[in-house]
Amino acid sequence: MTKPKVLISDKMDPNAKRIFEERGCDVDVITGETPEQLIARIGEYDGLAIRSSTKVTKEILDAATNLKVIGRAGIGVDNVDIPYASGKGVVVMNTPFGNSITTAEHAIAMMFALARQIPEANAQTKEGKWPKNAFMGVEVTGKTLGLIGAGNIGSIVASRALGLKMKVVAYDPFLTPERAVEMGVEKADLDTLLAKADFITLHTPLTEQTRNILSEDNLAKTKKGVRIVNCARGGLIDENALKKMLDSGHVAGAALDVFQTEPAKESPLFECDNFICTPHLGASTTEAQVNVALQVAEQLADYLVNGGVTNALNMPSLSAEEAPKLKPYMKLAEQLGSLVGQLTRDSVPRISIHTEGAAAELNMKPMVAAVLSGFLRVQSDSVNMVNAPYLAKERGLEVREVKTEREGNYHTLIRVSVKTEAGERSVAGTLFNNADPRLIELFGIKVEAELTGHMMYIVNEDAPGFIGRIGTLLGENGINIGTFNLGRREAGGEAILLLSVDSAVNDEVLKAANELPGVKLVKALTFA
Ligand SMILES: NC(=O)C1=CN([C@@H]2O[C@H](COP(=O)(O)OP(=O)(O)OC[C@H]3O[C@@H](n4cnc5c(N)ncnc54)[C@H](O)[C@@H]3O)[C@@H](O)[C@H]2O)C=CC1
Ligand SMILES: O=C(O)C(=O)COP(=O)(O)O
Repeated sequence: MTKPKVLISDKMDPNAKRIFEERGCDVDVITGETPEQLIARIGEYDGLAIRSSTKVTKEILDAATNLKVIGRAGIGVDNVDIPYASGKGVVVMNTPFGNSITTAEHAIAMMFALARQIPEANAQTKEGKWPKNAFMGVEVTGKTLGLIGAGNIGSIVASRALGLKMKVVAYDPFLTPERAVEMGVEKADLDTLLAKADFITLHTPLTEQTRNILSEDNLAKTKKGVRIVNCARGGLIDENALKKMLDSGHVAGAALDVFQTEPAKESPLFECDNFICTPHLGASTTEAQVNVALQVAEQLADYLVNGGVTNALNMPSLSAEEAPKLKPYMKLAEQLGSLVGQLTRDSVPRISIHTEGAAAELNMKPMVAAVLSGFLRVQSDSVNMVNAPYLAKERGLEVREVKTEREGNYHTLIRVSVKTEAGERSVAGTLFNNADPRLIELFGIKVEAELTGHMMYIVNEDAPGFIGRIGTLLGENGINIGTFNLGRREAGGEAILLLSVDSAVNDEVLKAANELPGVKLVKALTFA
């Protein structure tokens, strides 16, 4: 097997390269390239490991013809076009906890730096001015911290602030009252927070809802003398409005680690005395960088080598332990989806996936994704397990999942049913020896078959002589039969024949088979 190739395109702790190599990947570390250089290079890689500098745009994804997975050594993924990556079938992963303590500590450091004007005092002292009377700070004890975003980082900031004897008011629409009590914070709406806070820190991702959350209007609602810290994302604050508020003195100080445009080599804010900044250093500690480098390399290598999925933002999780167990099930699920897809001509408004027995005890999401991928692949070659659920949604296909933990006739079973104009039709399969996928039922008829390579599906009247005739026809056309699988509703009724053949069956042979006496339908099928 050729080794998966990974590109590390942003500065990353060397542990990432080491782990990739130990896990059987070839790795290149090439940082600081222009988008054009990356576009020229990306086609040869299966995996891409990034931080925040690489912008994974549509153009880069279009050029990434082999790419299977992008791993963000960090949290924010606003530099990756995730919907487009999903459409292309590329998994996007991040490392959601590796740098959260470090970033929370940076926010607290920024808060103290603002409260005591440490950067400016430091600069003037070093200039030999000894400016003892020029700086008067404020205590944080007893002050109110307004937390916008109370997720991983926000809750660490809250716990540190409570330790500093501050009061914490949090605005986060997804924060439950129970969690607020557990965190020891007061849950509030944004206007209340803005009116109460002496310090405000931001800890939300950048989304359409959070963009400009500190807009000119909202900044005007803050308490006079407020100090603002942003270690989350640049687009959360209107920088021009902030500059006006700093100049007027309404905002007593602001500390930004992140900017609307990065790298921020110039900004009107740089002129303000009561403004301090760092160049997106929130995650830059040795500890955090080792954490995220190890995690991203382990996650990407797991996916590329074993199919394990951890911390993916566009695909259900699948642990490296689960992956080998689920692998034959996913193959079966994909084959059943593909069989139904190939045999259904009508439009399908609903597909149901039913697991029974041992299959029902497993993580169902990957099996559902595999069924959808097999089903939709008939419509487009570029469908895979990552983009299939999105495509299904886009096409208005309702997906139902049902589990029955008790065993039926088989110890394990997956059934895929589709709703069509002609009614509900279903196929079912099992695993032999927990490893080999087998079809066991096709549209109500019992038939045992391996779904593999090129196949022919024939519906005919159950009458003597038919098997001989089809065998002769294929033989005369040089088509070798691999396996022969028969099933029928009742003696003399409708019968089905599933043949595996060693080469593709052309239209001429299909037509001739269709014209044989008693034949109702002939279709060529292909399985991966
Ligand atoms: N400066 C730096 O170097 C770093 C910056 N970050 C940034 O910090 C952000 C937060 O990270 P985590 O706390 O780990 O993420 P998280 O996902 O654990 O928390 C985000 C919180 O924001 C809340 N939220 C979402 N929409 C909101 C809205 N409209 N209004 C208020 N709250 C809203 C969510 O409910 C969630 O609780 C990341 O998305 C990233 O952009 C993260 C690491 C380092
Ligand atoms: O993890 C995040 O969201 C960060 O913003 C850290 O960014 P970085 O990896 O330091 O470029």
